[in-house]
Amino acid sequence: MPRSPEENGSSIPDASVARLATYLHVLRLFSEHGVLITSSGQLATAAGVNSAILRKDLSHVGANGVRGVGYDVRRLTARIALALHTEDTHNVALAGAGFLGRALLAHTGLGRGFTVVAMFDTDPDLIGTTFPAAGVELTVEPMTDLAEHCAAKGVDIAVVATSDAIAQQTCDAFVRAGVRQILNFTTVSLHTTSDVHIRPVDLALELQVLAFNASRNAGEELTTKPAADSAPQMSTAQRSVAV
Ligand SMILES: NC(=O)c1ccc[n+]([C@@H]2O[C@H](COP(=O)([O-])OP(=O)(O)OC[C@H]3O[C@@H](n4cnc5c(N)ncnc54)[C@H](O)[C@@H]3O)[C@@H](O)[C@H]2O)c1
Repeated sequence: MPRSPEENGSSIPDASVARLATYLHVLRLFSEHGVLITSSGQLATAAGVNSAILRKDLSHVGANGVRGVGYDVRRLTARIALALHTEDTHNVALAGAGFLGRALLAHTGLGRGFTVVAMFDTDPDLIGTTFPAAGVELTVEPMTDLAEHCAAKGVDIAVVATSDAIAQQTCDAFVRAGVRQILNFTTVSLHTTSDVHIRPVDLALELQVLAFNASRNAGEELTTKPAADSAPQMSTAQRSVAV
């Protein structure tokens, strides 16, 4: 039976998709702990977002809680899983078998429907080496065989964890091989055709956001703490000017 746009997930903004994946993770933890019903406030707090954003995100999957009661954890889990297509399995290819590539291989998709089925590198010392991946041994293949392996193994998502110098070239190889979803760990801004979806991941950027929050909070504490010489506290209006 054809799915509605809500069930299909085709109309959900990217930012909501990322948060919905977090709600799904939290809901599964709730279930494991025997929680049957949750309020939007509880779910929002556990997911680290505010309730208004959570309700807006859940509206994209057609989930409406019962006022004063909350959400049925099992039904909400099923609804989000359907919209995010988590019942589908995805075959992932990883380019770059260096430090990061190997760490990703060990952790990608654990129980979430993703399987790394191919790994590529150009280093002759790495090609032919095997690494454990979800209970199987995965052999590092040469980049020259990328298209062949991607086709044979039905790869639909690629991860670029090569050195920056060859990131674009690696991305192009995946696109030529028919892959349309690419997760980019390099610092290079990858360019490709509009039908290819690229998501950059940058830990340093995330740390910068946290560092900014830390300095801002420290600044707020300084401006809101009463001075030792018992000077009068600033009013909210004064404080907002001072910050
Ligand atoms: N996004 C982040 O937060 C984050 C964090 C750490 C590292 N990185 C980036 O991830 C990348 C990998 O980091 P690393 O520490 O694993 O480096 P690394 O040097 O250990 O590994 C890079 C690997 O890429 C391989 N390689 C080179 N050319 C290739 C090609 N044409 N095809 C396939 N593989 C090729 C190298 O042989 C090497 O094995 C770097 O670009 C680094 O800047 C990003």
